[in-house]
Amino acid sequence: MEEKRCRRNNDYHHSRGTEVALLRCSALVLPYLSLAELAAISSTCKTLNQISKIITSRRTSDASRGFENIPIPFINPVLGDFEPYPYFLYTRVQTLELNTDFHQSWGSNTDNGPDFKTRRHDPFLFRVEGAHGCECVRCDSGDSLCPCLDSGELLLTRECGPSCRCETGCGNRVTQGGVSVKLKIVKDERKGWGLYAAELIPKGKFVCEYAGELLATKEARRRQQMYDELASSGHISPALLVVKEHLPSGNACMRINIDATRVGNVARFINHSCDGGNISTVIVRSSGALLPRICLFASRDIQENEELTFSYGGVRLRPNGQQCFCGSSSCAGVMPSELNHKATETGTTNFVLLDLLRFPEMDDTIQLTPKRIMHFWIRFEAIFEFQISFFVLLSLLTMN
Ligand SMILES: C[S@@+](CC[C@H](N)C(=O)[O-])C[C@H]1O[C@@H](n2cnc3c(N)ncnc32)[C@H](O)[C@@H]1O
Repeated sequence: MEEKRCRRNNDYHHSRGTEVALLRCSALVLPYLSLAELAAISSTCKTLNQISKIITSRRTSDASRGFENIPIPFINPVLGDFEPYPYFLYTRVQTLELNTDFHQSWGSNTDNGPDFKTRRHDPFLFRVEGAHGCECVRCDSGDSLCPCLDSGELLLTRECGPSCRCETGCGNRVTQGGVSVKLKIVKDERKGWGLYAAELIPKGKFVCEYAGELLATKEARRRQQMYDELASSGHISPALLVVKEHLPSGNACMRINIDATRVGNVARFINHSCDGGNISTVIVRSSGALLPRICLFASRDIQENEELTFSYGGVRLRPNGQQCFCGSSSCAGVMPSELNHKATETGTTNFVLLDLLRFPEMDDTIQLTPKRIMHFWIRFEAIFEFQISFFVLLSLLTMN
């Protein structure tokens, strides 16, 4: 009798010990799983099911997994649709192409924990050695003559950067601190997930950067083609943003490809609106930073619970392209699309194309010295395919 009780006790302690060990291991491993993997593992036993539920609840409460200062929840009001959240890797800033083996913890109890401080929050991927910035201590005071202060031009702005004396709190670095307003990600039956205001956002307020993997044009085109194929079978919601800058002649001169499909921030959820939406896309350059960043500002007052949208581009070369559900009075019925580089192929809406900016101050006839060309070409070549002109290099030179 005594022996039996002892064995039962031993069995109990053994299984309890195994459960505790399983709990400890799974709490470390499960946050690295994708939504599908988590769903699969949660059906194997009660303990894993419970841990998966906790992880899912943490994930739905903050899409940014603690990267942003303000949590951004997922809300799915679509009846009969139980997708709690879409899976992607989070980056608050531009990043180079990430290896497909890269995994990121999401939903652990340390999302905001000790490693939070070591995460890359620096908005500047590359710095220009020896560049001169401002010497101001407070660049944003009314009478400041800070050379980095914005000229006020639409769609182009300048901020202080890594070569300036001022630091993070400077008033001329509004776009460098991540998401600055309360947001939520809400599912719509027809458009999928969308980004919504969770508070009133006044006109002109910075919302967030368009962060994701910075791609060379060749890779961007490869992915565009792949996304087109996957999207036609409804398997993917791509978020590849392409921004082209122009000279006054109308020639495209620089192209920035940011793919937020697999790795991105909340801007990847912004849907298209044919009326231009309520978000302006602005190219921000900073003193001492090599690359410009794409930042999103409120183009008018945005009410709480209103969806944030912008236009994916004006070109519609596929009359029977993907149907648009923006609901605006100027809705064209189909989403924007453009021709791929191979004239026979057509891109779909997966290719957000913003033909954004002109350089009004640039003269197409300005000459660069060979030394300057080399100076920039060496640094840029690996990242961008420059599309025509050396003149833009000069503009970057003078702006930084
Ligand atoms: C950058 S993602 C936006 C977020 C996306 N809705 C999601 O669920 O992840 C772009 C995709 O959203 C969808 N979309 C965006 N705007 C839309 C609109 N006005 N009408 C229909 N679908 C839209 C399209 O499937 C498009 O390829």
